[in-house]
This record gives sequence, C-alpha cells and structure tokens, in this order.
Amino acid sequence: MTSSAKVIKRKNNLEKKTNDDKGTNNLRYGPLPKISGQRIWSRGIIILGVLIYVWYTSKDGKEISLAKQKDIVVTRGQAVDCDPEYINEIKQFPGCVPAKCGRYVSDKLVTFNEAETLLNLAKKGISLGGSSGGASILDLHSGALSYGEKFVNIYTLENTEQLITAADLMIYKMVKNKIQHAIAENFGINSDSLYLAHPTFFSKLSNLEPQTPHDEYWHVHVDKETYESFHYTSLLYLTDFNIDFKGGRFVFVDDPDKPNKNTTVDPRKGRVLMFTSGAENPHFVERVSSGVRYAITVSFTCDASKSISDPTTK
Ligand SMILES: O=C(O)CCC(=O)C(=O)O
Ligand SMILES: [Fe+2]
Repeated sequence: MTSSAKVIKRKNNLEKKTNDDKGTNNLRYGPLPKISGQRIWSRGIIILGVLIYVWYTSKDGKEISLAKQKDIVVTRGQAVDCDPEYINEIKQFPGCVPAKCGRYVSDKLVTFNEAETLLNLAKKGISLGGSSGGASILDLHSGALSYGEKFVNIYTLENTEQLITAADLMIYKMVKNKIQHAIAENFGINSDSLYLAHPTFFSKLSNLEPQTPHDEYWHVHVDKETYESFHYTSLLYLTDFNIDFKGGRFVFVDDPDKPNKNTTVDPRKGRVLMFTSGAENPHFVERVSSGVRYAITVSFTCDASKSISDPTTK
C-alpha cells in the first residue's frame, strides 16, 4: 500500500467513527423535534380558541350585582320595561304611573340608629311568638305574628304595650314616610298618590327546615300576583349579608332560563331596595344557610281604597 493510499484509508475510518458517534447520540436523546410551520399555526389557533372561550364564559357567567354588602350606595338604579298588565292597571291612578319601571337601592335614606331601633323592635316583637320553620313575620298593622305553625294577634298577647313603645312606632312611621318620598322621587311620581298597603311586615329568616308553605321564602314570585294591592314594593334590611347571616341575598330573575342574567342585592343594615311590583320584577330570596336575617317589607298601593293606617299603641 502506498503512503497516499494509507492516508485515504485513515480518513475514511475517522469519518466512519464520527458517523457512529452521531448514531449513538441520536439513540441516547431521541430524534430532534421538528416543528413545521403548520404545527405552530394549529397550536396557536387552539390556544386562541381556549382564551376566547374562557373570556366569553367568565363574562357571561356572572350575575349583575346592584349593590354588594360593602358598597355604600347613595342611589343606584336599573330600569326595566314595565309589564303591560301592570302599566294598564296603574293607568287608572293618575299621578302614580311610573316614568319607568325598575329597581333602586339607597343606603342613605335610613340612619344606622333608625335601623337599630327597628331591628330591636322586630326582635322584641317576634320573640313573643315565632315560626317553627325558617320564616317568621310580624305585621304591626294587623297584629299578625307567626306562632309555631300558625299566626296570633300580637295585640291580644300580654306585655305587648311594654314592648312596643310610642317612640318605636314614631321611628317606624318616619322611616315609612322617607321611603314613600324616595319611591316617588325615583319613579317620577307624586308621593301623595301612594298609600301604605297590606301586608307591610317585619320578617325574620333562618335556615330552619320549613314546616308550612309560609316558611318557603325562596320561591320566585311577582309581588303584584302574591299581594294584589301592591304597586310599589320596598325592603328595608336590618342585618348584614355575610356578617349576620349567609345566603339570603335578594335576586331579580330577568330570564328564568339564564341564571347568569339575574341581578342581586346584598342585604346591608339600613339599605332600602325599591321596585315596581309588576311582572317586570320577578324575584326571590336565597335560602339563608346560617345566621338570622331581619328585614321589613314596606308596600305601597296607588289605590286609596286599599290603604292601611299607621300602627298605634293599643
Ligand atoms: O326579604 C326580602 O328581601 C324580600 C321579601 C319578598 O320578596 C316579599 O316580601 O315579597
Ligand atoms: Fe316579594
């Protein structure tokens, strides 16, 4: 073999060894990934799709809150189209037709002390009776008080005079007048065209198992259908959501098939919620899961013949 032939053979051996090494490397670490342009595109489209889905469901999946417990609202409202039946009926009562139907919340109408006085009045009064289920009421106008599975007249019980004082009833009346004026202002009507309606009552809600249908406060309803004379409903909350009780938010149901279209109001001590009582405002109260929730339903009618008078000490 010539020396030049030896050099060529050694070079060939070297090339063979280098190729063998490459082969071993490939086995050890696997083949290098090859990402084609098409793959990058398809992955990008999948990621974009996931992002759009997450954005869409999180936006659509949330109910609207008109007022959270922590908010301090001067006046906040939401307009809704009046139900034709409601508007037709209310047209008989000049000065009482709302400029627009809807809902309003205010935390500035009722003072802390007024709410505290009314809470103590509710506690004292309901302590004389109380439902054996989760919903007790006290109506100071008719005297109706939940008692076990029935109702009694609070004014026939002993000690009522010491419990319900003239000073308490004065606050009750003043608060009612303030709410009446606020409803008139928010709905653009004349406050003299509104009359207090039956039933106007204190409520105490808890998580006790219901004993009668009266205890099932969590069903969707329209106030105008439940209580015929109502034209404007208001609620004054006396205890706080998430502090004094859990659950128990007020919920407007705008589309029964879409719970994510609901509008909620968290009860807050001294908060007043006012709304037109027709089918434009179906609503329910969430079941209280713990603690005790106190409120007053203060209702108004435009029909003077359905008017009730303020309570007096007996
Ligand atoms: O207590 C509430 O928040 C609402 C009660 C209610 O819907 C009613 O009294 O008709
Ligand atoms: Fe109601």
